[in-house]
This record gives sequence, structure tokens and C-alpha cells, in this order.
Amino acid sequence: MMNKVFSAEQLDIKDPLRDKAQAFSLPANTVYLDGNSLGPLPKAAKQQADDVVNEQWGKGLITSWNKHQWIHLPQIVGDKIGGLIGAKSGQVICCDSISINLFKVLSAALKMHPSRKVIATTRDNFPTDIYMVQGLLDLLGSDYSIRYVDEACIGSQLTDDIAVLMLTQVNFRSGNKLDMQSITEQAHQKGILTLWDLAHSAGAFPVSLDACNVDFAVGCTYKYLNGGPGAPAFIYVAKRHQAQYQQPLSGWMGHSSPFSFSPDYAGDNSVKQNLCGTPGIIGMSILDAALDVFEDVSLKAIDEKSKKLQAFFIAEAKRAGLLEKFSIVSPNIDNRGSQLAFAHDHAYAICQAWIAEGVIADFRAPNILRIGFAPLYLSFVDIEKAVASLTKIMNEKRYENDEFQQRQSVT
Ligand SMILES: Cc1ncc(COP(=O)(O)O)c(C=O)c1O
Ligand SMILES: Nc1c(O)cccc1C(=O)C[C@H](N)C(=O)O
Repeated sequence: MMNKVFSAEQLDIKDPLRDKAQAFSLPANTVYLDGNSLGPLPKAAKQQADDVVNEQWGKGLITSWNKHQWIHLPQIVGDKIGGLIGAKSGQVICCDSISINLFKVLSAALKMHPSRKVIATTRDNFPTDIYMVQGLLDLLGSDYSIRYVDEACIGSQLTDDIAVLMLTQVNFRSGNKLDMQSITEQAHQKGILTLWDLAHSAGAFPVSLDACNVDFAVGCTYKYLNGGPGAPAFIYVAKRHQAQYQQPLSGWMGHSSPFSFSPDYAGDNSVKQNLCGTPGIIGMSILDAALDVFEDVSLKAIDEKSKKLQAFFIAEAKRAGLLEKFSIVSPNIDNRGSQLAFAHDHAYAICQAWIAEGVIADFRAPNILRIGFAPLYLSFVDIEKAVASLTKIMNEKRYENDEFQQRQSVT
């Protein structure tokens, strides 16, 4: 039997998440398809920014470290994030950036595995992940090395000289999603520790770190978690590793008793050891409020809507003849994250022309038009509008205009 075809309006009426967009402050006449790079502003975050600056800082001054729990914020927010990535309390801490957190975790993991000297990753991993390994190897000397594994068949390339397998669950360009459960299991069979980067996973679909027996994870909060530009990142250290875990950025906030001001470092025996210097309370407090958007929605519902939005985009694009003009480089729906990647020689100019029409997506070199689907604030009508404007751009060949071809933007 043929599936009944619903209009965008009908799909919006049936959408259980349809009211969630009201939790965000979104500009008018804009379709935002770039929440996989920077999430939009939640209204609660705006309110919190005002409160943390004017009330907590302005009036509470230093007393707010206690009165407003600033001192515990990294754990409070860490546990909130933990709830969204399948981690029981006491295993996630909010701090620093992914890059810095990778340095800490990689160093600690190598120390836990002194007889092994190889860090394995994919060549198409997000560059900062690779760069941080390169910097660390430079420090450690020539005994240590990086080894690239092919994303398509990671399990068969795992050997027992690898100390850590560092993977990003969803490829930032193609959207390819790795099987966390089976890869972690295969790595463990070879005695390899796993480190997962959840930049494109957290807040996008259910992640089950504890259930998958993951060792370590990092992630950012400015994408699907809508924490704001430069919002603090997070680290997950599985409970079973916390007693042996020793990271080298031994700042006072990671000390077991920072306010004893002892001259000797004694790292806290918990995930808290990952704190280094004073946390950026304003950004973390804004993130804390942003996370409340997730309080009454399940990641399963978010994932289901994402899949429907993506399917609707593809169906509309097909109907408009766009699929003859672009090639989809993302894998099928079950093997990709909440994004679609289309390859086109003029992808940069197409993206600029789309932005000029009020549809914000992004371009990833060399030739990818990347579309992020964030179900908390995107409607099916938004998708219909986005495809209609892309169709116009393609039919009129607007990407040939000089104004769209000149490379000006950095993101
Ligand atoms: C997979 C992945 N890892 C890391 C980063 C960036 O890390 P950082 O928070 O250190 O800027 C990004 C994007 O910016 C990313 O897509
Ligand atoms: N972190 C970013 C930034 O500071 C500026 C502009 C973009 C970003 C990004 O998040 C890029 C993103 N990780 C990506 O997948 O392309």
C-alpha cells in the first residue's frame, strides 16, 4: 500500500514537538539549518544571562560562589548533560573546550596503558581531534604515534598495540554515524580504551555511554545543546576508570581540596579532576538554562522527528528535480546523524545564495553543502520553504553571480 503523502502543514499539526520552537528566540523570516554548528538562543538562556550578570555577579559578588552554587556548577551541568548521553551521575563534568579536554583524556588514557604507544583515529576526523594528538605526540617523543583507520571497517583494523581509539561518532562532513556499541566492544576485545567525540551527537539523538561500556567521551554544547558560542564543553570518564585516571593539566580546581591551598598537587579521585582553572561561570550558567529545554522531551522523540524532517527534505528535493543536480554524500538514514551532506562543485556559492534568501546552512570544503536538522525548532513548513528557495537558486543558476562566489566567510 502506498504511504499517504501529507502536506508540510499537516505534518506540523501532527508533530509532538511543534510547540518547542517557542522556547527559542529565532529571527523572523529565517530557516535555520545550521544548528549542527551553532544552536540558536533559547529564551531561558537569555533570561539567565541577565540574571547571572546583574543579580548573581552584580549583587551577589563573591558570595555567589556559594549562594548560587557557582562552585558546583561544573558538576551540576555535567550531570544534566550526562542525562542526555546515557551517563549516570558523577561521570560527566562541564569544562573547557573539546580540544583541551581531548588533551587531558588522551594523556590520562596513555598513562593507563604504558605498554602501548599508538593512538588510532580516522583521517577524516574533525581536524582539532587530530591536531591535539599531533601536539601531544610532539611532547611525548618518538615512541608514540598516530595511526589512521578506515572509517568503513574500523573493527578489522584494531590491533593490540593500540592504546586508545579516538573516534567522532558522527562525521562532521558526511554525517556518517559509527556504531558505538559494536566498535567499543571490538576495541575492548583487543584491550583498547575508547574515546568518543560527541560533538554531533549530544542533544541530537539518544547516546548510551554507560550501556555501551564506553571508557571516555568529550563533546561540545554549542551545537545541538544550544549553549551559545564558545559554551563550555564536557568530559565523560567512566566510573570504573576514575581511581586510576590522572590528567596532566593539574590546575587547582581539579585538586581534591582546592581551598586548602596546599603546595602539593593531589588530583581529585573523580571526574572533577578534569577541572583545571576557574570555570567560566557566565557561559556555564547560560548553558545550564539552555539545557532545561530538554527537560520534557525525549531524545528518542527528537531523533524520530529528525528522521522525518530529513525524509521530507529529500522527498521535496526529489519532487523539485534537485537530486539530479546534487549528489547525496551522507549514508542512509539509519547510518547518519542529524544532518545531510550534498556535494556540488558550486556548493560554496549555492550556500551563500541560500543564506541571502534567509536559509542558513553551511559549506564544508571542498564541495559540501551541509544541512543540519535540529527538531526542537524546525518545522516541516521550514523545510518546504528551504527546498523551494534552493530550487529557485538552482533553476536560476544564481550561484554563478560574482557576489556569491567570492569567498569571504570563515565558517
Ligand atoms: C567533531 C568535532 N570535534 C571538535 C570540534 C571543536 O572543538 P572545540 O570545542 O575545541 O572548538 C568540532 C567543531 O567545532 C567538531 O565538529
Ligand atoms: N566551533 C565553531 C566555531 O567556533 C566557529 C565556527 C564553527 C564552529 C563549528 O562548530 C564547526 C563545526 N564543528 C563543524 O562541524 O563544522
